[in-house]
Amino acid sequence: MLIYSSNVGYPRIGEKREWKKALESFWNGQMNEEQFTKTMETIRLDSIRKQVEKGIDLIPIGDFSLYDHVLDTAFMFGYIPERFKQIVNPLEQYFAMARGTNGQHALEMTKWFNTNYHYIVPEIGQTKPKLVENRLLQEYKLIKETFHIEAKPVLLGPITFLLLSKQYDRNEWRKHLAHLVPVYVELLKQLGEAGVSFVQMDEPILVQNIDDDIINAFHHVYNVFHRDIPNINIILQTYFASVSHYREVVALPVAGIGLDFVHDDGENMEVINTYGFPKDKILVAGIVDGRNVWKSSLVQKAKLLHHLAGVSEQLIIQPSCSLIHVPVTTKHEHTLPTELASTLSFADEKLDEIRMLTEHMKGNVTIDELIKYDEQTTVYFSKFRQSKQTDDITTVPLNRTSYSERQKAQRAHLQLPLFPTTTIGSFPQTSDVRQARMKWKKGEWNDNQYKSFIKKEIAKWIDIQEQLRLDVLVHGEFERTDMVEFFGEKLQGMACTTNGWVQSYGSRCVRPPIIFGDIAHLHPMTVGETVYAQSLTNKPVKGMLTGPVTILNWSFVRNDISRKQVLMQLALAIREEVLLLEKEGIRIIQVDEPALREGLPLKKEKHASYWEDAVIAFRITTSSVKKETQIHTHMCYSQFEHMMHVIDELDADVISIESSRSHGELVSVFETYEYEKGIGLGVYDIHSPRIPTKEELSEQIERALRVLRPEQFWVNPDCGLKTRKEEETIAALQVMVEAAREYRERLLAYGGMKSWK
Ligand SMILES: Nc1nc2c(c(=O)[nH]1)N[C@@H](CNc1ccc(C(=O)N[C@@H](CCC(=O)N[C@@H](CCC(=O)N[C@@H](CCC(=O)O)C(=O)O)C(=O)O)C(=O)O)cc1)CN2
Ligand code: MET
Ligand SMILES: [Zn+2]
Repeated sequence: MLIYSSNVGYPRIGEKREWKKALESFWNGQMNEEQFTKTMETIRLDSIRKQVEKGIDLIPIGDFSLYDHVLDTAFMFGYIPERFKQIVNPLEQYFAMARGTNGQHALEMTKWFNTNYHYIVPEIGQTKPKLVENRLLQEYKLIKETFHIEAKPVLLGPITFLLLSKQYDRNEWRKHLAHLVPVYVELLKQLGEAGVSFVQMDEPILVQNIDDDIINAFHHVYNVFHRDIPNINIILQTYFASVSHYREVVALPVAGIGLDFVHDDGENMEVINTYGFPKDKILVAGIVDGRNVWKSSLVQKAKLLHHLAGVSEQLIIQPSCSLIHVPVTTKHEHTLPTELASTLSFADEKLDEIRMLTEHMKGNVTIDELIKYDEQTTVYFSKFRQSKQTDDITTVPLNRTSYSERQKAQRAHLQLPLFPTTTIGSFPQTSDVRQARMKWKKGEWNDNQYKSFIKKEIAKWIDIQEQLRLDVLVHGEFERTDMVEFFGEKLQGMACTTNGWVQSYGSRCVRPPIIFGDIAHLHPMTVGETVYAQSLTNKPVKGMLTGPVTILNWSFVRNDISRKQVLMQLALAIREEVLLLEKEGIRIIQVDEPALREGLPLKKEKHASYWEDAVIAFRITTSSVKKETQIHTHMCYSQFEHMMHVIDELDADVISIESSRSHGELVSVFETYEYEKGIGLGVYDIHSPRIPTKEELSEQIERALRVLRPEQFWVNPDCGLKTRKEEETIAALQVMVEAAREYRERLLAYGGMKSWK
């Protein structure tokens, strides 16, 4: 029996975010290219060394990236959009594509399947791909020289790559594929000649609902690979859900099939039990959860592996997906309660679990040792995992009075002008703000010092907003590190790490909180800052909360009760905060749900029940307020075509959505969907430092007004402004308010709005 341990991908960011710091220093000009390249190589080699020391047999290479692995793939095959062609320095060109420059807009960025990781969307255009540089080959050789090991190159497969790309006619995708396949062959041939034995080809598109055309393409492409590069063992890797078209996929002429046995809802095992697994192939079993942070039950995992060992003679044991979705190591966590800390397993600890399970399967680790490992964890789990299900959601209202009633009441109550202007919530998190927080966390500042600093920031920005003549103001979220982490710190049943960083996009990272026990609202979380801000102005200040679905999707969640149960607990807790804000006189409350779409299951059959739970959770959170109280919600990065009914069912009075980068598409959504409630279509992109011109903004407004009624339309940026600089923010908002006011006046002069008053 063949048994190997393996890894799918390792975090790039370094134990203490050395990677992020190097990138930002390089971009700021504090580090030159040579220093930068050297630092990055050290980080890369350190992570390989760690995996070597942990005794992993198949260590991935090519998973490391200076920004994103999809961008790397595009870059390696020469998919360089025309606008970047005149940049001669490759590194500069690479970062220009990722981040844009003064003159050239960046490539689009979007969510990687159902994760909070964002990839760069390649632009195919008319490019004929070529192998610009075989980075994998260089890396393979370097690793072989340095560590005397045979590493496993990882490549994004051609079919997933093309289907995730844009700017080509989907009807012609097979033509583009035909161009790409020989380039992959060339790359793989070079690897084969250098002695590479295993290559991991990631084709996660195989877990989505795919049509026959795509399945046929898989047959074609992998047959070509088999014919032209017979000496390389290709592992066809899937993750995040069960593989669709199981029988066709396992029949492909590859050496191994990588399946996710954690996030598959048991479906991969089911099809294996029904249809068997081909005798001549390696079963590459993803069994340790690559997307959550709990220690595995090794006994259960071993049981699963023994079962699989009866199905296939050749077994590779690995995490369920790349470990970029979990933090690097638990070893720098010193502030978590011991009981909790003892149940956690981040990337490094997961590799230890993989090694132990592999040794067990080889007969070198006894079941008793696994039992011992599990028993320790169980003891700790028992300290915080009793679920008391005290709250009954059936008594909570899910419906408000009709929208037209609410609309009338809110108009009287709020007295807002036509095209009200507002922002999404956060204002710049300057290094002053972050440093103040650091001083407070380190104990250099006491609570009062920090609180009065935050108050000063709030007052400053209320003043700025008044001067800008915005209509609905916000307090600015200066007290928050992150919109989810902030609530994680305050709710019962959640804990925050000090160093549990995970890459979100580029150099930006988040520390997802850990939901370990029953959630409860302990004390007011946002009332102080919001009420203070409201005390400084007569204009309405919008309360700002993160919604239950987003807290769930952007946290690591306990797995002893269902996600739905956790979701409802969160909904009840945030509902309490909504009611507190209302009681304190806050007239508008925004409940952000930017992760609503991203949490959608990858299989269509599962959409309806996800949407149902999400809508109920949002309604639990927001339906208990008076009709005068205006509920807002916000979403970003979404494709709304197939979810307008959901947005409608949330029943928020006003929704703000990102749209400046995809305006045409959104407008067409509203051409076919009759939406009656308030809506703010983001009029400028907040990811760029560029100040928009009034003409651009007017154009955005005008386009939106072709499909929306003036009295439902709000004017706001695409998303929060926390990553922008102060000057940029003020300048951009000034243009935005002017554009809105101009439109307002024009419309009123035209006399079209009499009925509205
Ligand atoms: N959870 C989540 N997911 C999300 C989003 C989101 O807002 N939250 N938005 C989208 C992604 N957008 C994002 C936008 C910005 C950042 C971001 O700015 N992250 C910061 C970290 C934010 C943070 O928590 N900062 C800490 C500071 C931690 C720190 O770096 N401290 C420094 C010192 C402070 C300094 O001088 O900067 C240190 O320890 O060395 C704080 O505010 O307190 C970063 O990577 O830099 C992340 C995601 C989608 N997914
Ligand atoms: C990722 S959505 C962000 C919403 C939040 N209120 C902010 O402005 O930052
Ligand atoms: Zn947003």
